[in-house]
Amino acid sequence: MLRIITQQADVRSELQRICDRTNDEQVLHKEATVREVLQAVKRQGDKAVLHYTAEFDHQILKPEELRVTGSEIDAAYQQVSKELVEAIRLACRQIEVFHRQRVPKSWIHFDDDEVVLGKRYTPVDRAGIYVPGGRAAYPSTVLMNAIPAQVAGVRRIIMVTPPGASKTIYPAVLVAAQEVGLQEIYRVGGAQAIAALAYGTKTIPKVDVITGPGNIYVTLAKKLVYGTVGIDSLAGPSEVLIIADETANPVHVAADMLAQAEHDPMAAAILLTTDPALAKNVQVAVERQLVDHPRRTLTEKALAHYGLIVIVESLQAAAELSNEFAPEHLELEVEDPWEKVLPFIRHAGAIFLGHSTPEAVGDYIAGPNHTLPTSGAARYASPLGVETFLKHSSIIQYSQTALEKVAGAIDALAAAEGLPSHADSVRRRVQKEE
Ligand SMILES: NC(=O)c1ccc[n+]([C@@H]2O[C@H](COP(=O)([O-])OP(=O)(O)OC[C@H]3O[C@@H](n4cnc5c(N)ncnc54)[C@H](O)[C@@H]3O)[C@@H](O)[C@H]2O)c1
Ligand SMILES: N[C@H](CO)Cc1c[nH]c[nH+]1
Ligand SMILES: [Zn+2]
Repeated sequence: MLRIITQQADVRSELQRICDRTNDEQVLHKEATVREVLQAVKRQGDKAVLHYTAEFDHQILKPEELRVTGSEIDAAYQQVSKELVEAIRLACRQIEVFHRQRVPKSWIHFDDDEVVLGKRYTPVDRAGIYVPGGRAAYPSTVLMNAIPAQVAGVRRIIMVTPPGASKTIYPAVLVAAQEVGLQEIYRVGGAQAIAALAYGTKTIPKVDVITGPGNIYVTLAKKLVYGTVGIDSLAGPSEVLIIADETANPVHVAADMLAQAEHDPMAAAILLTTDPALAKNVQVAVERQLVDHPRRTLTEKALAHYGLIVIVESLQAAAELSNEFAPEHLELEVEDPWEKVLPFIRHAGAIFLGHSTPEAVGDYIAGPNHTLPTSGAARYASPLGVETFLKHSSIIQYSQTALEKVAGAIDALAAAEGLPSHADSVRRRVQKEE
């Protein structure tokens, strides 16, 4: 049963425990496994990829089976409904429209002093996108990762996703990939997929940036390869934090908590409410909705470990606790969320306002990205976006006159740093020849 506690001293430590669940001691042995996988793939390439695919995904593949073929993609269309294809197309349009808004643009500034300064944005050459597939199919994640990469202008996008029974990939995932025009898809998941993208193998190309969500193994692997490649953020096991007052519908709040808990046994679902009656009613509604739930065992496990209802003194207190947690998804199920809560929120991956904005609308259709920082990473990280696939170079040009004006300052700074050649490189340009 989902626990209810009242706001008191240990609420903070309990929320901290849930927030830190991907860093706790039990996770350390998983990190050891992930390090081993990364090292093995780095040294042995495809051989290690196939070995760990057999061990963790229970699929025996030959190297030539790693790449998904065009005929498999064609066959996938026969296995999905027309409604799903239409839904994927609608999602594509909405995601593209959102991600085309305010794409970072290069700029150049010409100063009076004949100084030219600017920023020049360029996309990475190759992006690797991870589409999870262990416990659910994620066609929506294909779109959420591929579309911003395409808008950024990435030339080569390599998708990886784990093989399921009989080596197959979920048809919906393949259809989504085809709808956005992805050409290179490999059936590999978990840490071995991240390693292959980070280091490259004979079959799977090395990329410059790896994006996409995943379970604890995927997330730890992304954390460990950061530096060898870029990553989006630590988009690990899902979480939702709901701030609700007496105007919230307990059945809806319960459904939204289950919608995140059903992702993963490490998913988190938290309700902070000012209304004790709502707390009790949500607890009861969760129990009821779990009765016939097809993913009951997994969802109950998540709620037992990382589910919590807290009765808080005020909405402002709820906002403070939420800021400390920095949730992936924050729902404001309150009257007038724009006035009463939003101004106090500082850290959250995505914020859903009002009673008719369930988090699932953001997962699939609204347009903003659903690949979001988890486990407190929203304190410093942002949702996946076009900028994830872009980097910028600074542009600097000085005229002779402009260089002469700053030569003295450079001289002083270089002397302070004990770097004479720095000073010299300027002095030689500005000194008048005798
Ligand atoms: N934060 C976000 O933006 C976001 C978005 C969507 C989904 N998610 C999360 O993505 C995750 C998807 O997880 P999933 O499990 O369904 O798929 P997944 O593809 O992330 O993980 C499956 C892979 O994990 C590896 N694995 C499983 N057990 C292992 C073990 N014991 N040792 C080593 N490797 C092992 C396997 O190789 C397998 O291919 C969920 O946690 C979900 O909450 C997060
Ligand atoms: N809620 C997930 C992010 O934590 C995204 C998702 C995809 N499909 C369903 N949900
Ligand atoms: Zn979801």
